Amino acid sequence: MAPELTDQLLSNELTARILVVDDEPRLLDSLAALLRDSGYQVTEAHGGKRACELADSQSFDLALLDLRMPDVDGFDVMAHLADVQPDCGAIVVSGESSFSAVSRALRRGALDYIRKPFDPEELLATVASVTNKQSLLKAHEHIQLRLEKSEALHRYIVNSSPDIVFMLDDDGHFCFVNSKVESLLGYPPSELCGHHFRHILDDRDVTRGMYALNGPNITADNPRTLEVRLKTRGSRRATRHFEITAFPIDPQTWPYSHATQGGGNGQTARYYGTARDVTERKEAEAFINFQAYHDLLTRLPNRALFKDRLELAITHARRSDQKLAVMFLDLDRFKVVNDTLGHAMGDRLLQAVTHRLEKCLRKGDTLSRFGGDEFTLLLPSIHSHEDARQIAKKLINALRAPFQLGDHEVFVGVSIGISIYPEAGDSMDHLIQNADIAMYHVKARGKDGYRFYSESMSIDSANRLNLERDLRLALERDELRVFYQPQVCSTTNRIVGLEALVRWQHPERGLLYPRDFLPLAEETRLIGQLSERVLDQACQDVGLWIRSGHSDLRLAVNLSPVQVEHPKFVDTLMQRVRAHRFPAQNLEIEITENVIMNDLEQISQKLRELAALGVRIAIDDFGTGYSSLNYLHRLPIHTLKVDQSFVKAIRSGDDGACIVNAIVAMAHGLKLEIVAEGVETDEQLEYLRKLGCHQVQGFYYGPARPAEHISRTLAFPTAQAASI
Ligand SMILES: Nc1nc2c(ncn2[C@@H]2O[C@@H]3COP(=O)(O)O[C@H]4[C@@H](O)[C@H](n5cnc6c(=O)[nH]c(N)nc65)O[C@@H]4COP(=O)(O)O[C@H]3[C@H]2O)c(=O)[nH]1
Repeated sequence: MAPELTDQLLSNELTARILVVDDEPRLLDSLAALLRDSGYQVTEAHGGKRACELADSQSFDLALLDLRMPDVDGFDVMAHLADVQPDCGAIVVSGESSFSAVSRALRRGALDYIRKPFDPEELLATVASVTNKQSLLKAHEHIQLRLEKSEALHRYIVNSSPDIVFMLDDDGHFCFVNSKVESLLGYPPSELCGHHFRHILDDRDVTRGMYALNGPNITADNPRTLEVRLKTRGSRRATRHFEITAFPIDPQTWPYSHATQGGGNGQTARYYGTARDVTERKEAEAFINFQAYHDLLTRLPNRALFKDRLELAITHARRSDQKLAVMFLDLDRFKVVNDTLGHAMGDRLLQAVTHRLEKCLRKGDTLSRFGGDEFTLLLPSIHSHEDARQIAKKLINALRAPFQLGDHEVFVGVSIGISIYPEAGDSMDHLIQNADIAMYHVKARGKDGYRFYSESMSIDSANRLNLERDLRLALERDELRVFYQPQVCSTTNRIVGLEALVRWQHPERGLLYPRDFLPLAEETRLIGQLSERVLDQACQDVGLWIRSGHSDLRLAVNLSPVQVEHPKFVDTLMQRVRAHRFPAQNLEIEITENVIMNDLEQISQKLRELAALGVRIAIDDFGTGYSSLNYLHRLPIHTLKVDQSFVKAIRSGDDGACIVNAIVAMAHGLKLEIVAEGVETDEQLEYLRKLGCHQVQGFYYGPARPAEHISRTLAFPTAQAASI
């Protein structure tokens, strides 16, 4: 027995409070004296009634009772004590020795029976034995209570832990699991005990989970920590993320591992641990991660993720000697929608555009929102330019149908610049930058189309700044020149028109061509001033020739989309024409189909105004852009200019030649004039002549030349091949 328990028992024995009850005063006194002398605390009750009164007001450990008493007898006192002090034991000290009296007393709860006259030693021995037994019982009850409390406390702590607490046997079967498992995953602990922990592991994490437990080096100092998904049961039917920490159970420090309580399956527990629900943290992490690499409006990868994927794709393409394409997409007319219908509509439009673009792509392609209305597209491992061309056409077509935004039907287009690895650059930045440059060239040529990057498009940023400064200076110092390329009637060899083409006489770099500076002029909006200069000069030069006898001579001028889209375009153009007293009917403006389609409504109104004033309208590069036969008969168009590429195809005899046939036939049908551009050979000229295309322009008759040269040529009635 534990030493503290013995001490407690001893003190209990010595200080036991005893109630002595007898109706005979002499006997009462001697009994009380005997017990007091032995160290007990004694209270005397003369008769049963007094004993009951004392029992109501004081506590006793033991009562020594006479049975036969006149008023209230010993049995009644015992009954009363059982009511008011159930822990108080009773020993009967009585002259009554019949079997029935003794057995009745014992049945009523008496712990022992001493017959009068008693032997003092025997009495003291009986009292000592009973009080000792009582103390033992009390101590036992006390310990039992403490154990129950302690067990309840630990159970409470384990069950109210925010984490799942578990024990597993050697094979991974649950020996114990706290009730948290039910609130978090929906399994009652009793159902899990005996089952393998794999039972609640998400299928995707089974291998990892199994290895973690069976893997080496799991010790108390080096617990196993891993994150896994656990299956939930019941209404939630989902997986949740848990961080599990498992320790081995050391039999030295916890020898009861074979007897796990509270749902244990009787197996020896070998591991214990906790599983913490980290789903919210995981979801927050996933969201932050998503946000860091995606655009929240369209849910597309953002610039950072795009660059990351492109970097990887370049490495892969380099290793496997393959091509890849980067496209830079910029929406046309998005700004108009955003400014007129508001940002909410603008956002909806971007989402709808994303949806349509995504439908054109394959699984490995990456479409990203680069910012604003700009998107980038990565096509890894393409075989040829043709693959990229097909996709670009598909994307352009996908956006062609109108978008329904509430009550509004809006049209947007897309300008696409394409750079192909490795030709257009072998680094991520170069490929993106060059696709951007190519896209800009599409914009400058009237938007809504695609172009592949070529080296001639590129001007590095230092050069760009210099060039921009030089271009401003060029305007101040009057370095721009207007050259004229004749448009000749192939049957009479007469010059019927002159196309004004700008040149820049750069003080250091010599004569520059439009491709070297026009995109920059468009970008910096210097194009407005530049065009004014060209128009002024051309009206002056050609006006002079008209007045000097070439009254039918036509002046063809190119207009940039920036000019045409300007609200005051018609007024500005006509002011300059009038300022030079240039006859409006001798002026032909050249615009591309894409410029018209950008804003069919507005542009056709402007063209109608100009046509009403006598100005002629030509469609430049016909057949290369957004050909919609529908607009041709609705607009005041006078001339179609067949693009050089189709004329070139005459020589090679490929499909382009058929296109020339079709365009010429169509122009005749619509009663439009037709000018073929880029005629260089006899063969082309002959072919066109036979087709009935009589107006031609090209190196066959000569390139664009300065005004002085044209003046001399005009002095001759007819132009000679290559002599202009
Ligand atoms: N290979 C070949 N090329 C030929 C032949 N015949 C003419 N060309 C070239 O083809 C281009 C025809 O002009 P465009 O298609 O309107 O294309 C023009 C036009 O869109 C634009 N441009 C030129 N001047 C102006 C201007 O003053 N204002 C605006 N907005 N654009 C202009 O720049 C473009 C390029 O002009 P240029 O370099 O002068 O190039 C000119 C001309 O020099 C030929 O037989 N073979």
